[in-house]
Amino acid sequence: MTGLTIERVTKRFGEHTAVDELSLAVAPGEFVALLGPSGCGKTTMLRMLAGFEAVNEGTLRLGNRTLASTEIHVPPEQRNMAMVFQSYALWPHMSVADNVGYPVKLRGLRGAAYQHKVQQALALVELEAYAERTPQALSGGQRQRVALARCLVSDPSVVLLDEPLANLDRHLRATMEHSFRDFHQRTGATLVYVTHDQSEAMALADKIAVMKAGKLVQWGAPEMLYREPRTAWVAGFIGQGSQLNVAAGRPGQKLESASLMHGLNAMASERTQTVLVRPEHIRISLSAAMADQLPAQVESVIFRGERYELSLRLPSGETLLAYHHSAPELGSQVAATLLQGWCLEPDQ
Ligand SMILES: Nc1ncnc2c1ncn2[C@@H]1O[C@H](COP(=O)(O)OP(=O)(O)OP(=O)(O)O)[C@@H](O)[C@H]1O
Repeated sequence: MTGLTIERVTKRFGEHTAVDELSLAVAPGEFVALLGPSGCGKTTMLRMLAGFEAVNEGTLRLGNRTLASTEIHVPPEQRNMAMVFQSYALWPHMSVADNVGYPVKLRGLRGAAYQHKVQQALALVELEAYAERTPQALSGGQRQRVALARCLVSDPSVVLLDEPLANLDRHLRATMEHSFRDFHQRTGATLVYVTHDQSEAMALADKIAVMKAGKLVQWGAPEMLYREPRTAWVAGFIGQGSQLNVAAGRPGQKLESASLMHGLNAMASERTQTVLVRPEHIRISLSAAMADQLPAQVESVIFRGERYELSLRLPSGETLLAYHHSAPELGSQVAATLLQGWCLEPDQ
């Protein structure tokens, strides 16, 4: 297994900078997601890793080997990487087994060695029983697993995945998330996975690179990004929560209940720090607010099965998102206790 190093990589299309001095070190065997809104440069970064695009500046390395720089461009077929596309790109006239075996057949593998490779790849995605079917006779999720098996058959060091679940319905996506995690555990391959879906990235990846306008805004484990988002923008993009102005703390600091509540009660002109409060850190009681609680008016109530999601209006005019086990009446007053908050950097 080999690690992947991206060092100050820039890609321009004419005047437009699609990827802007991006640096990342992906450890061998790590499952990494490139996450960001549409147009932030995720696919362009993936295509540079695959070798379909040249870099304008910076360096890409696989282990000690330089794959791309201003002077070097190793062609895609010599990078020992495989890419899985959103569209699967399977051949409709070939059987599942022939689709999977195609890359190694191209390299001249035949006979028992060929059969063994194909069987092994199909076993990794649990599709041995479907070897003789054509792709049309498979579900969307099964087709995506064929595409995965086809990329694994050539033992790549790195597997690149471009929104591989985008064409699947919600239920199938959830099933496929398990397949991807399984697949990663069984193969130990280094995976780079592009998605604009934060919940998918959180469910799958060991580490997430959050991108905005071609730049890396934060890089870390899903739990870390959720608990300690760096900027207001990352906090808004990952998970749910409310951003409130308080007179306490500084960016990168966690506020405990007492200082958070104190800071929220200060004068508006002093409340200059933006704080993220996650809904699971709010307790709601349906009685009048005590001194250490915030009075709030219920503006909306949504039933989410396991709980109700409340949108509350604070005296400051700010909105607070909270969960509760029962549904308070619309327009009623409740009392909110904020258990903790996380201080954010403003966006540039
Ligand atoms: N071949 C190209 N020529 C010109 N501009 C391009 C080219 N490829 C991408 N771009 C531009 O670069 C920017 C980044 O595109 P990219 O496809 O990498 O974004 P993305 O984050 O993958 O978006 P999406 O989630 O919508 O696929 C966009 O503004 C896009 O229009």
